Order: sequence, then structure tokens, then C-alpha cells
Amino acid sequence: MNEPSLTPAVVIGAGLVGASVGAALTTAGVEVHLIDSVSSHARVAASRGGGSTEPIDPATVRLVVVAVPPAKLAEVVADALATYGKATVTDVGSVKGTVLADLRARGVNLARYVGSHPMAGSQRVGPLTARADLFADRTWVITPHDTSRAKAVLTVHALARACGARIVSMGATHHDEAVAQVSHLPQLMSSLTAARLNDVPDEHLNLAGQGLRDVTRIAASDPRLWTQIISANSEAVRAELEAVRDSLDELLAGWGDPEALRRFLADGRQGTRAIPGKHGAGGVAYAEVVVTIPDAPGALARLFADIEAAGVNVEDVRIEHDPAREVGYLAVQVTKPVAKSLQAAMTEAGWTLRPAESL
Ligand SMILES: NC(=O)c1ccc[n+]([C@@H]2O[C@H](COP(=O)([O-])OP(=O)(O)OC[C@H]3O[C@@H](n4cnc5c(N)ncnc54)[C@H](O)[C@@H]3O)[C@@H](O)[C@H]2O)c1
Ligand SMILES: O=C(O)C(=O)C[C@]1(C(=O)O)C=C[C@@H](O)C=C1
Repeated sequence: MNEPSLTPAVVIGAGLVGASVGAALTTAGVEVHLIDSVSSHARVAASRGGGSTEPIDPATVRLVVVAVPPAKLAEVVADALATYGKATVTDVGSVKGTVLADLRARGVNLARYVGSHPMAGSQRVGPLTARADLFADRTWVITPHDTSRAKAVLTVHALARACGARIVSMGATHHDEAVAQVSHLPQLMSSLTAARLNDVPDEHLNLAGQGLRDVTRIAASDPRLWTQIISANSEAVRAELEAVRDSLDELLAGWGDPEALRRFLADGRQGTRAIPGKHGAGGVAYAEVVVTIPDAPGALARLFADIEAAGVNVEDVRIEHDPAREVGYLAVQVTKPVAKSLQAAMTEAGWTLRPAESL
């Protein structure tokens, strides 16, 4: 069967996610038209390869992707179904059940609507933070409902594939329970930790290392966006928070007992191992080769060139800064069998390595 055509497509909401979808589709050869209630957002997204801001005949549009804030999704999806009479309409909102319920309450014919949710983003918003490869190798959840037309479902599959994502299909309610556990609770826990820092004096904050930065990255997210996300998934998130409260009570009840503390920490470590690897396989423990990068122009580019020359497949990278010294560290994650050869190649190329812990 032929892949459904996505071209021309319209993206409504040219922020982080919309502009990234626009850029990914444009890269895949799809003609993309960008619309945003803030016209400069659409222009910025267009200038960064996300598509064009030229108007288009609505009757010709095959696909509409709605990427506006959660509280506006149902209204904009309903308008899009009315305006683009032949198009499949999807939204990329972080919560699916409330959008579907709102659309049903409006009495809209939902045959051409299929919800979806790319599990990729960042703590930043706006078109300047968009990237064409944001969805590459990431999960894109598709949530068909009982009245979605098969062709519309296939079109949304083709959208996710064109963006390089891995497709998972599930019902909206199931999706919302899952993201309460793997996205919404983690956001709240990160915010809880970061909020404690408001009462910490500067001389203590100056000691902060990478651990604190890792745990608080997503606490920097937009509070308006996340208020809408969590409010739309309120019950499922509340259940997760109550479970955390129980765990915290248990931790405090056993306080002072090293064995209870060890069990608590071991449970946490086991939890990290439950997270699937980047292709959806079981968790993979990578080895990390940590290279010192001098704070000099071009150092990072040279380092990447040397890693490429070593012919090693890089699974992930992370940059750490040393606030006390004029250096940074590039932590390169690779599979264990190739770690030693990467270490040797880096040393031979003149780089200083931090002592390995896990090779
Ligand atoms: N941020 C993430 O990590 C992430 C990841 C996956 C999905 N999402 C979902 O994607 C959607 C967009 O989030 P984002 O992070 O791109 O936010 P964003 O703020 O970067 O972008 C939203 C854009 O929508 C525009 N907009 C608002 N109301 C509009 C309307 N009525 N018509 C047209 N444009 C309108 C805004 O001007 C803005 O440019 C949200 O529903 C969010 O739940 C976010
Ligand atoms: O990487 C991040 O910054 C994200 O938090 C992205 C993330 C997530 O929880 O994974 C956040 C919300 C979205 O709905 C989807 C993806």
C-alpha cells in the first residue's frame, strides 16, 4: 500500500513542537504552511526551515498538525476540521483524553481527527528552540478513537515516520495514565527539588555540581504550559503524587535505619534500569568516556571530529561545566565493547581523559 501523501501540510502553532514538526516535514520533502496567532513566531519558524507563511487553498491541504497550548487544542482542532475539509487533523498535545472529550462535547464529526503525542521536547518554548531532528528515534504515541477513519490513522502514522519517530498506538486514557508516570510526575519532582533552592544561600549554590543540574533541568520549563498539561491530566497525576507521599512517609518512618535507606536507594537504582533504551529496547548500560574540553574556540568541533575519525558509534553525549576551572567535560556514551578503543583514540589524539569508572 502507498504511503498516504502529507503534502501540502499546515502546522498551527509554530512554537518548539510545531516549528520542529514543520522543519522535520520540510526536510522530508513535504510542503509546509505555518500559522501562529503570534505572526512573528510563524515568520521565525519559516526563517529556520520550518516551512512557509504563504497562505494556502484549504481544500488542497492533506494534513493539519495542531501544536498550540493544551487549553486551546480542542478549539483549534475543531476549527481546523471545519476549515480544511479534506485534511487529516492531528494534535501533538501532551494529554489526549481531555481534548477528545472536549471535541466530543462540541458534537464535531471526528472521523478525520486522530490525536497524537511526540515524546520529545525540552524545557524551552518558542520557535527559536525548534530542531528538525527533535523526533528522530523518539516515541510518537498515536491515539486513535472509535470513530477515527483508517485513512486518517495511516496519515498520522506517516507523519510520525516522516519525522523519524518510533510509533506506539494506544487509547487516550491509557496514554494519559502512562504519561502521568513517565512525564508529568517527573516534571513535578524536578520542580519540587528546584523550588527548595530558592531558600538556599548563594555560597551553598556555588557548590552545585552536575547532579543538581541533571535533576532540575526540566524544572526550568514554562509554568503556564505545565499548569495546562497537569490540569488536563489531574486525576492520574494526583494518584502518582499520593504514591510519592506514601513513599516519603515510609522513608521518614524508617529514618536512621541504614538498611531501610539502602533499600530505598536500591529501589531508585532499579527504577533507572527499567527505562528503555533509545530504540525502545530494554535499558542498556553504556560506558562513558569523559574528555576534558579546554574553554577555547573550536575545541568542541575538534573533539567531535576526532571522535568521528575514531569510527565509534556514539549513543549519547552530555556536556558538563566545571564552574571552578576554565574547562568543560564531554561525556561520550558508547557501548561497552568499543569504550576502550575510543579511550585509546582520544588519548592518541592528545585529549585528557577523566579516569573511567565503568569501562
Ligand atoms: N514542550 C514539550 O516538551 C512538548 C512535547 C510534546 C508535546 N508538547 C505539546 O505541544 C504543544 C505546544 O507546546 P510547545 O512546547 O511547542 O509550546 P510553545 O509555546 O513553544 O508553542 C505554542 C505556539 O502556539 C501558538 N498559539 C497559541 N495559541 C494559538 C492559537 N489559538 N492559534 C495559533 N497559534 C497559537 C503560540 O503563539 C506559540 O507559538 C502543547 O500542546 C504541548 O502540550 C510539548
Ligand atoms: O525532554 C524534555 O525536556 C521533556 O520533558 C519532554 C517531554 C517528556 O516528558 O519527555 C515533556 C512533555 C511532553 O509532553 C513530551 C516530552
